[in-house]
Parts: sequence; C-alpha cells; structure tokens
Amino acid sequence: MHEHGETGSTPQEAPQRKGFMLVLSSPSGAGKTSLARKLLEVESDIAPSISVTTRSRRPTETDGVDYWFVTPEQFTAMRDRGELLEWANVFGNLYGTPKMPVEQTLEAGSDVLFDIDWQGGAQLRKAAPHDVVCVFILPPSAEALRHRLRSRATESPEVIEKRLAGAPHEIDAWQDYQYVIVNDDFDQSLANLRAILRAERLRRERQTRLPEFVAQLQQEL
Ligand SMILES: Nc1nc2c(ncn2[C@@H]2O[C@H](COP(=O)(O)OP(=O)(O)O)[C@@H](O)[C@H]2O)c(=O)[nH]1
Ligand SMILES: Nc1ncnc2c1ncn2[C@@H]1O[C@H](COP(=O)(O)OP(=O)(O)O)[C@@H](O)[C@H]1O
Repeated sequence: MHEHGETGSTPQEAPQRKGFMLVLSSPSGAGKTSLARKLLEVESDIAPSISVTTRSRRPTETDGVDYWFVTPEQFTAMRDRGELLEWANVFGNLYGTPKMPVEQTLEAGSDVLFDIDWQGGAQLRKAAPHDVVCVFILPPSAEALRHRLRSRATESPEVIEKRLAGAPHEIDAWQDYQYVIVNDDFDQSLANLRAILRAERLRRERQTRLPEFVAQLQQEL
C-alpha cells in the first residue's frame, strides 16, 4: 500500500524549482549532439539553447532547430549589441549563445541544455557558477572517435582531420567539468545523463518553495 498522498491537512502546493543550465561538451564526434537530441525527446521541462553560428549548414540540419545560421557580419553585430551570453571561435567558425531565450526559459523554471565547447562552458561557469552543471562526454577510445567522426561524414576529410587533431586539446578541459560520461554504450550514457539531470533538479537550493514548505510543515506538526 502506498503511504504517500495522505491528506490530513490542507494540501500544499508542490515546491517549485529554479531552472539551471546543463552544459554538454566533448571533442567533436564523441556523441554529445546525439545525446542532447535524445535527452530532449525523453525529458520534459528542458529546452535546447539554439546557438548562432557562421559555419555552413549540413544537409541534415535545419535553420532555427539545430542552429541559427548567420553571416560573420550578423554574428559580430549580435555580439557587439551584447546579445550573446557567451561566444567562441571553434575550428575557425564563430559560435554563440543568444542570451534572451536562455533567460526566459530559466525564469519560467525550466532547464536549458547547451551543446557548446569548453570555452563556452568556462564562460557560463564564470557568469553563473551556481546555475551551471557541466558534463564532459568522452569517447571510449581514440579508434571509436576516429570511426564516429569519419562515418558521420558530415564534413570534408580535411575538416574531419582538423577536428581529430584538435581533440587532445579539447579533452584537456575535462577536469573543469563536474561530471564525465564515457560514451560507449549509447543507452547507458543516456541513462547516466538522465540521472544527472534528475539529481541536479533535486538540489535543495533549486527547490525554491522549500523554505516556506518546511516552515509550514514544522508549524503544523
Ligand atoms: N562556445 C560555444 N560553442 C559552441 C556553440 N554551439 C556549438 N558549439 C561547439 O562548437 C563545436 C563544433 O560544433 P559543430 O560544428 O556543430 O560540430 P559537432 O559538435 O562536431 O557536430 C562543438 O564543440 C560545439 O559544442 C556555442 O554557442 N558556443
Ligand atoms: N554511444 C555511441 N556508440 C556508437 N556511435 C555513436 C554513439 N554516440 C554517438 N554515436 C555516433 O557518432 C557520430 C558522432 O556523434 P555526434 O552526436 O554527432 O557527436 P558530436 O556532437 O559530439 O560531434 C554520429 O554518427 C553518432 O550517431
């Protein structure tokens, strides 16, 4: 028999949450985009941050869904108007996070998911140390990373090799991340990511109605 849901006194409103920023970073090809997409499919109350980028669109990508594809001039104008929460040059292209949608989602009590590089992760941690949860995704082996990046075949061989060459440097950031997932089995990695999300949502300081809930509970006892 379940013992919850007892209604001996006035039903109380469930404590509400404060949204946070969940950052996924990894060397290119480790699987963060696939994990991010799937997480958004299976979880609610979390929205993706859609970045602006000057990189060209892949055939598999949709403008306004995967990225906002912009010209370098549009990008610099946004940046100079202070509309970006963070930005970085990654492999010769500019990437940045539009500020307003993130602020609106957080204010509404939902979480925001970021697929950004270590430079972006560092900027967000600096701007809001208590509201950022960083997860670093590693490939299970060098061979797996090479295979994933090459078989995805969304870039030219030169670009793929450039990304592989940059991987050791990108991986250097791993120690600045609170969580690390070695993305070997995809379903296991997804389950781990969901566990992180769930635990972080339960953090005391994110449950904004707890103080009054506890006070009332104590008063009624
Ligand atoms: N700092 C920062 N990095 C970003 C942003 N958007 C994407 N990135 C990162 O830029 C890198 C290249 O992204 P992309 O060209 O989509 O390649 P992929 O992640 O390998 O599929 C990845 O590490 C992304 O996480 C952003 O808004 N800011
Ligand atoms: N756990 C996994 N096992 C095998 N292949 C994977 C796994 N995770 C992702 N992939 C594949 O590896 C390739 C790179 O993944 P992607 O999510 O695009 O990486 P990233 O966004 O980190 O560059 C994709 O083809 C994806 O389907």
